[in-house]
Amino acid sequence: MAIDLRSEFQAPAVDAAADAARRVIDALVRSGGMTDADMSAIADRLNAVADDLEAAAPPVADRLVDMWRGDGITRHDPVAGPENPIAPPLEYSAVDSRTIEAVTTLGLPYQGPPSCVHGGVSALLLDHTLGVANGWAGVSGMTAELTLRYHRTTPLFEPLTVTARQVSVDGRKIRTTGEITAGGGTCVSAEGLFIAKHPPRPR
Ligand SMILES: CCCCCCCCCCCCCC(=O)SCCNC(=O)CCNC(=O)[C@H](O)C(C)(C)COP(=O)(O)OP(=O)(O)OC[C@H]1O[C@@H](n2cnc3c(N)ncnc32)[C@H](O)[C@@H]1OP(=O)(O)O
Repeated sequence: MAIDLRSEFQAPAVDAAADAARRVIDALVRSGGMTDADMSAIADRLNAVADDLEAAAPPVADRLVDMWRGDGITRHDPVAGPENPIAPPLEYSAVDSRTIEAVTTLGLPYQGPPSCVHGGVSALLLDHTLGVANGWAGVSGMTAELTLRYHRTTPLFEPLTVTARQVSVDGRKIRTTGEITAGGGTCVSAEGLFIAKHPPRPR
């Protein structure tokens, strides 16, 4: 049975706001200059929303402490964080005690080559997913090396499966592999060396 790896903390209204921001980003990229919408008026409305948010937001130092509460997966990160509109977000489940996976479909904001996922976005998804696999397996660390092989282009608008597995732990050296597949074929594979080290959490 798949084990859901989402954060123990939940904030549905915050997640709904982040989802709305993702819609805005997607619609802006889709519109570009090919729209009849009044983009100056839209910029004013979006800036008004940002004004409201900034007026009510806590100091960054307080928010940093809040971001790092809990021991599990984070809610703010740029890959799986439900409250971060930059994140697709990936929703991980455990495959076994050292392996995790998530299925996601990426749209125009993540485009690199025509109709394909940007290679740097694939690297971001894999770096983070390898890191979460390490956390799930019980020994985690900082990325020291990340080697990627781009086997074929990674399609937009199709379900992608992002998988990672901790392979070995040798002293402080953690080796982890992963891949992005689409339609059963490997698009990108990754090999990571992580070093068991943890920067102090903000307090
Ligand atoms: C349930 C789920 C929970 C999920 C939890 C949340 C997960 C979140 C996931 C987030 C995921 C996001 C992930 C991110 O975004 S992590 C952010 C990106 N990474 C970094 O910023 C890392 C920056 N670098 C460093 O901090 C240090 O250089 C590190 C920590 C890597 C090592 O500096 P440190 O001073 O500590 O180590 P050492 O010098 O004593 O060396 C120790 C050993 O390691 C070997 N070595 C070192 N570097 C390299 C290298 N580059 N290649 C090959 N080997 C290397 C070295 O030779 C030595 O080996 P040996 O001589 O002993 O044989």
